[in-house]
Amino acid sequence: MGFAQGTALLSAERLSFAFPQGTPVLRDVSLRLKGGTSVGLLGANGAGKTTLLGALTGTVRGTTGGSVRLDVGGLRARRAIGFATQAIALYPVLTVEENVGHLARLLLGSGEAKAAIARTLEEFALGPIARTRVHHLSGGQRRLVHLAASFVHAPPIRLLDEPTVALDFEARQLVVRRVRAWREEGAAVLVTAHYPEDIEELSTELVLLRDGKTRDLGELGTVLSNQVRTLSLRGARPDASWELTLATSSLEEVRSKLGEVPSDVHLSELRLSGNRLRDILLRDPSLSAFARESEGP
Ligand SMILES: Nc1ncnc2c1ncn2[C@@H]1O[C@H](COP(=O)(O)OP(=O)(O)OP(=O)(O)O)[C@@H](O)[C@H]1O
Repeated sequence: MGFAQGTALLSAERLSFAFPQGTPVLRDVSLRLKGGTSVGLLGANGAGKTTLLGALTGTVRGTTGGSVRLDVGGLRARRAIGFATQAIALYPVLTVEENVGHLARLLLGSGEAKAAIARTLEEFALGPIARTRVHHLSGGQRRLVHLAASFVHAPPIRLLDEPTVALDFEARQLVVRRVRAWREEGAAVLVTAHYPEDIEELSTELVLLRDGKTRDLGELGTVLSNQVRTLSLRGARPDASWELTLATSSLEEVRSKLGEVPSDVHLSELRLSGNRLRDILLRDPSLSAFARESEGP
């Protein structure tokens, strides 16, 4: 892609935004999208994630403050940024190939378009439906075509607003693989999603949007390693279940934590009292609990 990994391709400084006659949605947003990384944007419903993507691309109308800077070797914004909006934008009466081709010709010109169309159809596994009109496709297929068309010009900056909506497992995995490949090619990615599992699979760094401000939470791995593991013991009796939280999964800690369970619920006594131990489950840390805490009131 020609940009050094880790270089900020897009930098927003103290970005603010208010809809006409509306209350401010963004107050003080600072954000860096670096080549080779993928930022997962977390935030509750209505926090302003879609508005932020609109403000970064200049596609929402309202009052904007602060600055958005691109560092993409002089590429114009429409070549440099691909934005897969939350709302699907396709021509229903045109085929998949015609939709992808239309954008390719607009953004690249007819010289480069042919190769870009072929590459995009292949990357998104759209060959079998290339000649199908969009109005004959399922919701998930339309989402995939929308994503493919949005990035047909191979832009170095890629914004994805809820890209996994309506996708089945296979299509979702395809999107996860594509985002990883883009990162490896040096693109800077920003993605919003409602499910922490999606953010976990699609991002390398996390940013939280709350009260109109962004908070850089750092690398996904670091955020996760700071989360606790949970050890659940479930007995056959409904009143015989316990949850312990662990900072690590080391056996030593499990042993010492088990010592904290009151003696009347020790494993040996469970068996003695005829209460079979149904399962012992060690859950790895996940973003779910963290997201619930971060997005809470
Ligand atoms: N066109 C508009 N005019 C006025 N207010 C709007 C408009 N679009 C969105 N808003 C308001 O701006 C706020 C942020 O909305 P936005 O859609 O950016 O949130 P979001 O974080 O993307 O939410 P979700 O997770 O539900 O998609 C909300 O309070 C919403 O009601």
